[in-house]
Amino acid sequence: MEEEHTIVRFEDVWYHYPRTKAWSLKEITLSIKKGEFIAVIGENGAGKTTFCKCLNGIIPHTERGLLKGRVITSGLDTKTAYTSELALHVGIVLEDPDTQLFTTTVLNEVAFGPENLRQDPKEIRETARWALGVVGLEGFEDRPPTALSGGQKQRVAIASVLSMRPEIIVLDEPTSQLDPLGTEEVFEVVSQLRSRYGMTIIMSSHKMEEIVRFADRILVLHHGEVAAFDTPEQVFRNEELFSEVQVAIPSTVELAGYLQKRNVPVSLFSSVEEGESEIRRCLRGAGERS
Ligand SMILES: Nc1ncnc2c1ncn2[C@@H]1O[C@H](COP(=O)(O)OP(=O)(O)OP(=O)(O)O)[C@@H](O)[C@H]1O
Repeated sequence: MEEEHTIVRFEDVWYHYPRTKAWSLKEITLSIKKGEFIAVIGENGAGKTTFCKCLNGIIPHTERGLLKGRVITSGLDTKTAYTSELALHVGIVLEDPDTQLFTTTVLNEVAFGPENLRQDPKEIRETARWALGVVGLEGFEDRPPTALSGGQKQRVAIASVLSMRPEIIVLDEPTSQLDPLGTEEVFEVVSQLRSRYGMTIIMSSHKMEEIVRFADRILVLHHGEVAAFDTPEQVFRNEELFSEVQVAIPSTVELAGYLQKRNVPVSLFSSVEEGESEIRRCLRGAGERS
């Protein structure tokens, strides 16, 4: 049954880049279910980008190091499938939107992928407009991508990937160059792809406050190995893990943990608003008991 819903499977995956001997990924075995929002976290050099590159075949087809084990995405073995075939199932959005945008208008940008697949022009335009609508950029069709804000550019990059209608979207630190508003825009859009369109999202990020709000499960990488792979509640409960992997715990989560230790029956809250209503609920409970 579990097998039926699995969309990504790593089977004892090890990888090292060419001309190095150190493994950047070690012993990775895990499954991701269709429709999950997975956040990938870890300190600098933990292996997040390398993990992302394994999902659409950049590793081993473009980065030709040594890949041991198997990565299966949408039923395709990334070692044997063509990258063009993988691109139909897995779309990837990178850290810097400027490296991904290269045409003169937003519409051309989003239509570029399907045009390369030689789809019917009318269908391409419809899909491109749909994708722009999904990321909240209808009306931006004729604008040059260079004139957009960082958050808007990253949404165009997401729409370009969406226009290929993939089942899995991989985002490698897509908000690291964005201000808080741009970060919020990207997380909101990505979260809707999951909730409204059932897409599987795999996103590496250092933005803990957002991750804890949006992710279903968090994959913690440490020196290329899986240090934890669980719900935010379980992962952030493990203080020992966080002192080892040197990743900051969001302040809202820290506060929830602090209250829990003092026997205040709050559940993990991931935003200030959630925290406020949790604390109000506890205060009401305490009032009713006294
Ligand atoms: N092209 C490369 N050639 C050789 N080694 C590499 C290459 N790219 C990454 N590495 C090494 O692989 C390991 C994992 O790097 P990776 O970029 O996947 O980490 P990361 O978690 O994404 O880090 P960051 O948060 O800094 O982006 C690091 O030790 C890094 O030095």
